[in-house]
Amino acid sequence: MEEVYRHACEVIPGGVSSPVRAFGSVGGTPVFLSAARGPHVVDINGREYVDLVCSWGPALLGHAHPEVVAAVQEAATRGLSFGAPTTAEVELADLIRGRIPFAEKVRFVSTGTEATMTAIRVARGATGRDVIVKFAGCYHGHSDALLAAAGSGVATAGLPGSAGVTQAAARDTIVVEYNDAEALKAVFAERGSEIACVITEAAPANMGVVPPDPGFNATIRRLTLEHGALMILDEVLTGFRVGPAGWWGNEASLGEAPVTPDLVTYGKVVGGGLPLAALAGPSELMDLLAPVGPVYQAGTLSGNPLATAAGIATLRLAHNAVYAHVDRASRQVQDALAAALDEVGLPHRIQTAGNLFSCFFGEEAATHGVRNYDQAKAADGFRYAPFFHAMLDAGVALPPSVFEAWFLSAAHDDAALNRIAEALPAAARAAASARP
Ligand SMILES: Cc1ncc(COP(=O)(O)O)c(C=O)c1O
Ligand SMILES: NCC(=O)CCC(=O)O
Repeated sequence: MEEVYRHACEVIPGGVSSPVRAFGSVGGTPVFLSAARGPHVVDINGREYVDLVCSWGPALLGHAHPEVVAAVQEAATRGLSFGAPTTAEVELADLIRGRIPFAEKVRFVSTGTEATMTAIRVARGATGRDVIVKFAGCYHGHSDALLAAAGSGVATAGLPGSAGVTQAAARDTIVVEYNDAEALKAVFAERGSEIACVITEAAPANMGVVPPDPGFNATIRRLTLEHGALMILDEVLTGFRVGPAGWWGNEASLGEAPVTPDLVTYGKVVGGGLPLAALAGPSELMDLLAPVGPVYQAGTLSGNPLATAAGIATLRLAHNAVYAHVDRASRQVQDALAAALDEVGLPHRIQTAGNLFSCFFGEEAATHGVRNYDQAKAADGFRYAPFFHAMLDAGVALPPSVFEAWFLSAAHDDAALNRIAEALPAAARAAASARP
């Protein structure tokens, strides 16, 4: 593995196509994979791991679900890319609309980054305003406007933002502490007439999992409406993963009225493992997009036929029973994790957003929980590296960062869950004996 990695680093910066794949915060050599099936990934030496990354979300059904693979193979026999509209795009848009009633129109792009970037352009086009508001620790992809105080790999690397973002772009982005309704009110009181939109992760999972306080999304909705700004709900991670209608749908089942945003973004699960993402919303806003309206967005591979085939097959297979299984599997792993950490007396807090969860170590997190990015960074993150490597040694692949969520799938069966449970006690001991 070291040799392959060394060569990779000679020809690819850091040896990786995305920084979150590097083992920057956990140390060691990234594992190069050659295959993935069901709950497992297989490395280039043929070693199999139970996978809790699930391609960072898409693999809701497990890796390489036979029916999804068959749909992609069938589509491939008819051509890889047309650069022309297809009925499959219409079918996928209808499937999304069937789950998300306010998604009257859907525009397909290739990445979550493009979906949020375009949603912001629509918000600016709709309001004629420049300023956007995002929350510290939320990650919305890597477009310039959204890299300030971003979660995910930016958080893992401990960066405030990214070099190469112009001062003008940074100036137009206001960052507010997550779950801080008063701070958001203050920003609107001061600059409300300049604000085009507030973008928020429906339930943040890129600073570890930090769910919204009850009513926080509703506060965003109320303030944006009062000030003529748009609310963009980023469900790239949560959409079609935490429930059939994403976090938006789950809030209803949590006993809260779902907060309906102006625009919503999807990615990951909606493309079933191929590059596909979407933005959606009421026709009035979506028709601002070219060719109907003045807001430009395009893409050689937007709505690619292989990706739409994977998305259609995935959404058709993602029945309630799939979500019930993933929820159950997630709870089982959380319980085993808590038991292993309790056994070694390590204070911790497991936080959830539906079936997504992550674990914060330390007394402060255990006692008070983690409600924002500052608190996430203040937790005992140094315990994660030895924990991660103990799990990897035992054949369980976790995300290589304490700031990422753990992902289960419908393919995580008892055998896979047992392997995770068996690996946890040694990992908990490693975490307990870690020193900062
Ligand atoms: C909430 C959220 N939004 C946007 C993105 C960006 O998506 P992509 O990596 O497909 O560009 C991600 C993850 O990467 C995400 O978790
Ligand atoms: N939760 C963060 C991601 O999913 C990002 C994946 C990537 O950029 O490779």
